[in-house]
Amino acid sequence: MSRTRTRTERRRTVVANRSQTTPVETSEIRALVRAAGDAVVADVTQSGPDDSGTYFGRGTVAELAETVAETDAQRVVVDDELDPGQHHALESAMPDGTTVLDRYRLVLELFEAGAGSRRAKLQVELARLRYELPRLIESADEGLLNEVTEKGSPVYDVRDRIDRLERKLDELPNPADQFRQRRREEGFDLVTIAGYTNAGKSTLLHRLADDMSLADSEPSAGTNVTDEPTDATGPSKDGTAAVGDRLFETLETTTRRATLAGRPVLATDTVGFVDDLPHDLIESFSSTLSEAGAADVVVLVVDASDPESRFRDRLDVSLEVLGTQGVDDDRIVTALNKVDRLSGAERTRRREIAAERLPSAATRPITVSVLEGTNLGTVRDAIVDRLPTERATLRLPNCDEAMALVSRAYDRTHVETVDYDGTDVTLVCRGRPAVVERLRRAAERLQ
Ligand SMILES: Nc1nc2c(ncn2[C@@H]2O[C@H](COP(=O)(O)OP(=O)(O)OP(=O)(O)O)[C@@H](O)[C@H]2O)c(=O)[nH]1
Ligand SMILES: [Mg+2]
Repeated sequence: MSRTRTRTERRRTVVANRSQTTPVETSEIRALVRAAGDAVVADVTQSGPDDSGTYFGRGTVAELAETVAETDAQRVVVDDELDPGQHHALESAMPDGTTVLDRYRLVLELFEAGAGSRRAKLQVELARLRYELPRLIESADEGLLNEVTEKGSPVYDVRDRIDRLERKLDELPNPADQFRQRRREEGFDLVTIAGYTNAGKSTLLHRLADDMSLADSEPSAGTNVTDEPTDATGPSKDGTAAVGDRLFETLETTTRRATLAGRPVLATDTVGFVDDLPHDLIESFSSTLSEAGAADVVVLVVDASDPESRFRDRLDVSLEVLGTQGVDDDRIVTALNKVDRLSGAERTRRREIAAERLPSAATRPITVSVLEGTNLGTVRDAIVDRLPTERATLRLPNCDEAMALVSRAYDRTHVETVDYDGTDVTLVCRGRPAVVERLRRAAERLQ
């Protein structure tokens, strides 16, 4: 897969971007191209009006073709979504053999390379076909369009494959879902870590998790509930080990066990959001959003070292996207990360910007440096505060069955006190309401 390509084999790629404002930003698209295993050999940018036929103006198209020839590049990646006509016109204007990709197609390629499990592979194929279908219809001539209902026509075949993939995915049990369902019944709270790509989500998960990963304890848990994608042969996916910033390090959701205030928690890392991509693409592949919707608490990680306007936009978009999944602000712990890169004044400024969006004291964002371990205790406390909690006092006869129940309480809740007074045991614990209720009923049965 592309991530394992060695330096010498790297594809040479020119990135191209157009925007109304100057300077034209290419840092993110460069990072995406590098994540796909390519070397960025040049960038060509255009500010100002577009040409709808070729996306760029004529001068830029000529410059792009020249740059490709000079740098001996194999690919051009355009930082936007191209329509089929634009794609064709641009590719035709490039030296022979040059491939033109848009941002959407590049991300699909990244997902294809990262899909480890059978489920993920099917999901990414579905995402690609959904992307291709309208393009196929648009580029089809009339004769072809008349045949869309006929077996054997390209449009019919793609539709048919989409139908079949949707059905297959519906039927395919999701091991991660089943695993989580079981764990929830056993008293685990579910915490999802969400946010833009490169915000520091995986690094945070690593810091919050207990030493043992689920993969170590549950070998049969399924491909999604592991520390690494099953076919990970590339560089370490461990965010803490990464030297520079990388995008889309995490291409499958990963779940680990953590203990917060004595409560067992399952923390799930998710695929990052990225700007200018329909969220359904990422969703169809990674179920990032449904993970967030199903969680008790969502930790939203935002890169506070981004320039002010990007920071503000990303915070807004993240909260909005979570809102569409029914995750209200009071279920979210907002962590403003990478403050080690900021001066005191800049930190204050970021806090002020965030407070405009999240004014209530209960949802106040926390400035953190996951790398340096700053304020992680506050993040843990904030998560625990938001977990559904019930407190119970259980009185048990001092017998063997009662001891088994005490040990179950220790496993599944936070035990505040246990008092033995000869014939009785009194236990005070806090935990998930359903779990506490089950303990209470078990205690009653022992009376
Ligand atoms: N300076 C600084 N860098 C950090 C901090 N936290 C994470 N990073 C770096 O940011 C980069 C991205 O971190 P990840 O944890 O991989 O980010 P992610 O959100 O999981 O990214 P994706 O998986 O791509 O969505 C890595 O190089 C981390 O070392 C921090 O507190 N300060
Ligand atoms: Mg990650």
